[in-house]
Amino acid sequence: MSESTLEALGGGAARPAEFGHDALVVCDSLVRIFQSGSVEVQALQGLDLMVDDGEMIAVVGASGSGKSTLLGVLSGMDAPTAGRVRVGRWDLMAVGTRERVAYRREMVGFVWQQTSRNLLPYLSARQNVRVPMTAGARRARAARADELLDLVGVGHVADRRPQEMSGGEQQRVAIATALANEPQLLLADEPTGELDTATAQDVFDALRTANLEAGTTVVVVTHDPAVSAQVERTVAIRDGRTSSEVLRRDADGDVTHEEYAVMDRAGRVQVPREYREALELTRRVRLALEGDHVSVRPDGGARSGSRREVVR
Ligand SMILES: Nc1ncnc2c1ncn2[C@@H]1O[C@H](COP(=O)(O)OP(=O)(O)OP(=O)(O)O)[C@@H](O)[C@H]1O
Repeated sequence: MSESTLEALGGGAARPAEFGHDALVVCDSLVRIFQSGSVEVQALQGLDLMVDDGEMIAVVGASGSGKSTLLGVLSGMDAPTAGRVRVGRWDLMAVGTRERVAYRREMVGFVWQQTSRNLLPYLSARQNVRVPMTAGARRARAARADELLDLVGVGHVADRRPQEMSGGEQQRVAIATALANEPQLLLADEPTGELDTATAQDVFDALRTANLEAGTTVVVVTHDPAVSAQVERTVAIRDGRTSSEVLRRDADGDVTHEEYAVMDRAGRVQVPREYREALELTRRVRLALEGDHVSVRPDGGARSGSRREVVR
């Protein structure tokens, strides 16, 4: 690496602020190991993630990549094995059982994929939304439940039980229920997984309404590639780590999607397999700082003239 380029860029002058100090959600080198019998499964392998207050992001990834494990940790239902996880003022590595219950009641709302898991079958929609409410007099709670049902577009099913609603209506009632205590963070694990495309869109719109009108930060895990087109940021998880992010930009009516590799705190970036194969990048590569980018070159050999830029 060229010393003069570093000097010209003023490298190393400023001390970086604490990782994610101004974010609502911070996962720092998060590890979750499951032990089943003699087999150890590393579901999260040093995952880094930051979500700003007011953001709505999608989390995508192949089956088994660790998406549900991440939501389990963020919901306070599961405890990580190592690393750091903070949501608002809550340090989820340090909270005791009682604080964890308070965190789940006050800070997060959760929507599951299985419609039947979200609602109590013997209660009406209005009663379901009221169940988790902790504040306010009886009448105020009923009024608030109706407001939330209206917000997500299902005011018309307030007196119906889940079996008298469509799958999409049940999921929207589930979102209203998850918002009952005005959580700052709403987590949804494949909330549209059991629905057809049109109904899925209604549910997605309800999540977006929660984000835009209630100001709730939303993290939604999905297999649906169309969702990426609807959120500003899609985070991809591979093998228990965040591997790439797609940012949606809307400039003068033109919507573009740009994919970025994610760099962890130690400066590690995963070079996509197709790049490694195209340039035969193997164990050792040459790095060089060149003005406004870093180049990665194969270690000598016939292809040393070729160059691939990975970080701008
Ligand atoms: N309670 C558990 N005990 C043992 N292994 C587990 C447990 N929960 C998850 N795993 C394993 O951890 C890995 C990540 O699972 P996880 O459910 O987080 O993936 P996922 O990305 O949500 O998958 P899917 O899209 O299929 O739901 C998998 O290998 C899974 O088998």
